[in-house]
Amino acid sequence: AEPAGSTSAASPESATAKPRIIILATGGTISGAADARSAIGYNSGEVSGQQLVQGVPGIEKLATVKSEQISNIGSQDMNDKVWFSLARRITQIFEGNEADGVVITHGTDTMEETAFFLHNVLDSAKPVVLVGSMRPGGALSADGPRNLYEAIQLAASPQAKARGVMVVMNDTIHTPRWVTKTNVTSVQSFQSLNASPAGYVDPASVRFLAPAGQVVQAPFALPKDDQLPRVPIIYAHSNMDASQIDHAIENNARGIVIAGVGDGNVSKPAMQAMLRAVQKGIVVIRATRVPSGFVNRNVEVDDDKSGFVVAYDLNPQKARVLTQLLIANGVTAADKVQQAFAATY
Ligand SMILES: NC(=O)C[C@H](N)C(=O)O
Repeated sequence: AEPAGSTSAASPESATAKPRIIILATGGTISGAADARSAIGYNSGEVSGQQLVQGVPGIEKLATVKSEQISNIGSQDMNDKVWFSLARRITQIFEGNEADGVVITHGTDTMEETAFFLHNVLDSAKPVVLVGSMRPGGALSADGPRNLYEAIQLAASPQAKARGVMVVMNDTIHTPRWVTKTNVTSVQSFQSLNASPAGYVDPASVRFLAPAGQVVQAPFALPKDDQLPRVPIIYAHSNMDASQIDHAIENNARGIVIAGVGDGNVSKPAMQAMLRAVQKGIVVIRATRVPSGFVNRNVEVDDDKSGFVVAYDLNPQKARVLTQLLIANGVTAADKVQQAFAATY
């Protein structure tokens, strides 16, 4: 394990070889361009990864950077196809020693889900850094150029080894399990809820708050058919009826994640529908719509008797990804699924 602490940015003048970084561009606001519909209107995914790099002076001093376009979409359109392309290409890059680190430019709306998926399927000591922006390129105080600079600096840093997948936004380094988007527009939107961030980065330094070597990587194989099972998220609310859960049962859901109220609770009719789902062999996860804290077993609900699983600290969108990977790898028994949710890697 390497110690936590500060180091300065890569200094290519003195180094024999600069770190090699490959950017895998997927789109998002960081690749957005203004649209005349309003003063803040824009469309995601209009600028290529190559153009992004060209727009940030000084990047060439940090690393030798190549860019590949995987997709060019707003991350509201992120999908399994792009996820599998990313996972396979990153594995190929590291197995073939094509680069020392990978940076993924990505929209912020679903960045935490992509980060969490990759964290669960990649297996390399080399860093993979996801980065995006809250404001598009042409905006006043655009945050993309600095975020991209810092992501490359982090991916090129020797300190980033054995830390797996990370997210960099607004000078802060986050791990996939804890990071979430907390604000619709603020540049300080991304936070590690229930935990401290992994560290900080600025154009002069990288500083981790804990030693490397604690990351457990790749507990899951990538499903061979490039498909993840259907696992909808159902959002609980007052006066909730059973219709959405019954609809999921009738439409071949393999798992259901409930974004419950409070401690993962639902109304009585919804609870009856959840029991019907368990009887049909569907994996039922109780998560919460509350942003922080964790759902515990057997509090207001008898999970042991009902065959439910609780998501603990995983928010509904990440609980969905974990449930999909478990089912795709043949793990559907409630006790085994619960064990996987209890792990905090
Ligand atoms: N800030 C952003 O990147 C938002 C955008 N809708 C996206 O996720 O692609």
